[in-house]
Amino acid sequence: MKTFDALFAELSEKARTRPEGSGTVAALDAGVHQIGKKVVEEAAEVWMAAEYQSDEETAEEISQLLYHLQVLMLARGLQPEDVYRHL
Ligand SMILES: N=c1c2ncn([C@@H]3O[C@H](COP(=O)(O)OP(=O)(O)OP(=O)(O)O)[C@@H](O)[C@H]3O)c2ncn1[C@@H]1O[C@H](COP(=O)(O)O)[C@@H](O)[C@H]1O
Repeated sequence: MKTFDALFAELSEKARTRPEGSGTVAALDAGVHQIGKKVVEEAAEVWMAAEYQSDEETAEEISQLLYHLQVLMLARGLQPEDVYRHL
């Protein structure tokens, strides 16, 4: 099972090596504005799932929000520790 830190390490490697077909690379190339819109969209989907859908669907939407937040972190050059220190 993948953890937050394991996904972040994987995405960091994708950003570094820029493999063909990577959605992460495409998102990073699209920039902070587009990534931010995706974060907002996924956050709304989390909200809707939590109100009207199953636990499984809600968990899946949360995973997608975490993914897009990590892409935003990469776009801004932030490490997990930069976030953790505020928790
Ligand atoms: N965990 C994720 C992940 N979660 C969400 N997403 C993206 O978020 C989208 C989900 O959003 P929606 O449900 O709104 O689907 P959608 O509206 O059809 O999406 P779009 O049309 O906006 O792309 C997916 O299509 C993916 O593009 C993810 N993309 C990648 N990962 C993981 O990230 C890693 C690297 O992925 P690549 O960079 O693509 O190789 C891999 O381990 C992947 O499993």
